[in-house]
Amino acid sequence: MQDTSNAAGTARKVSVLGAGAWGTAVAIALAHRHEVLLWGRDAAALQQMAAARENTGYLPGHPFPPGLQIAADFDAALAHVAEPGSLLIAACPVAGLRPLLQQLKGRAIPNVVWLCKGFEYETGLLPHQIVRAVLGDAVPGGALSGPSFAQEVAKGLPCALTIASDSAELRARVVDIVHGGNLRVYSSDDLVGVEVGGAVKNVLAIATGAADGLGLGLNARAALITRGLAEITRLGVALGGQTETFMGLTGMGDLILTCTGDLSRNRRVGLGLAQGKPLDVIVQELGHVAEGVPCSKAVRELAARVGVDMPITNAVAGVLFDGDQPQAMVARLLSRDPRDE
Ligand SMILES: NC(=O)C1=CN([C@@H]2O[C@H](COP(=O)(O)OP(=O)(O)OC[C@H]3O[C@@H](n4cnc5c(N)ncnc54)[C@H](O)[C@@H]3O)[C@@H](O)[C@H]2O)C=CC1
Ligand SMILES: O=C(CO)COP(=O)(O)O
Repeated sequence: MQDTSNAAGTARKVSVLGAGAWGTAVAIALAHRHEVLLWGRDAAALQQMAAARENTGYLPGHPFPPGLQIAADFDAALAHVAEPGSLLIAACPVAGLRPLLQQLKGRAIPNVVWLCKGFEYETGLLPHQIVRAVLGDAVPGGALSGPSFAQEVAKGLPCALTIASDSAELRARVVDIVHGGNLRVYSSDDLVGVEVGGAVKNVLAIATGAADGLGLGLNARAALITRGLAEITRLGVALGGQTETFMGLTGMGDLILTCTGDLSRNRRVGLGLAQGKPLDVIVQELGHVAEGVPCSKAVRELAARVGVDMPITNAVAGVLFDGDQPQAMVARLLSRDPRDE
């Protein structure tokens, strides 16, 4: 039976903006302890969810607990979190973050915690930089990240996350509300490190899925994950992240999960590439976002600008965007000059 206590033991009001797999799973998990409203951009899908008490489109098989209600509209979702002590969660993909924040601009919101993992495709910005660009510094914000497949969280299985924020008050608020039951929440002030880990692991999961799909073996998988972590760390440190963050939940933890777990959409993109499927077919069959796809290109460009060597990311972007064959990606990586580890 699920433990329904939380850190403070007090039921709070939470609104989740974004009704894909992850927003729905987080809403379900929190609704065992809090009053949760879930809003999404697709009105017809919301109506269907309210009737079925389940998100059959993005997270089938996980009925809503009584504490989870569907927001009648966007204003209702914001009004729900008007009182102090509430929490507003943005659960859209990176591509939807800027438009969602623009809808929030000028509105009375207590805070904003985002769940997306990636760099913005057009600008190469991290989510916290997008938040600052749109909302400024007035609204306390943070990234909630870590190894967390939606289906497992919706089932109530144990999961550990990290809230990264410059604001100690916001970190404490998120721990107060989210930590409890089978969810553990750790805190960090390293927004850059946490966001870079969450973004680049998706690219590495595509590479690992492709290697596994090509039958390259477990040795190759371990090498990709380990050298991938080195790649993530190099970029993250160059952008101002702290080395130890990449050894934690949002770095190594999420990298291992996503590279090895078949629930990962990014890993499944790699498996599809190895089968010779075109990217558009893979994405259509997936029916969900695979953030590593746009992120590979954004990271390739950013890494080139800041002078960081990212061979695995470059190889993935080459396959996804330049028509390189996955086998050629492997050959190119293996033919690199030997170097010190
Ligand atoms: N599914 C998971 O297990 C986890 C996902 N995440 C991250 O959470 C974010 C959302 O992922 P999911 O909910 O799983 O994706 P999903 O593909 O299941 O759902 C995406 C949702 O966002 C909406 N959407 C799609 N493109 C959009 C756009 N351009 N603008 C606004 N809305 C858009 C869709 O209508 C849908 O409601 C991603 O950044 C993902 O990396 C993080 C941790 C776990
Ligand atoms: O971020 C995730 C798990 O932590 C989900 O990964 P995928 O988007 O690859 O499914």
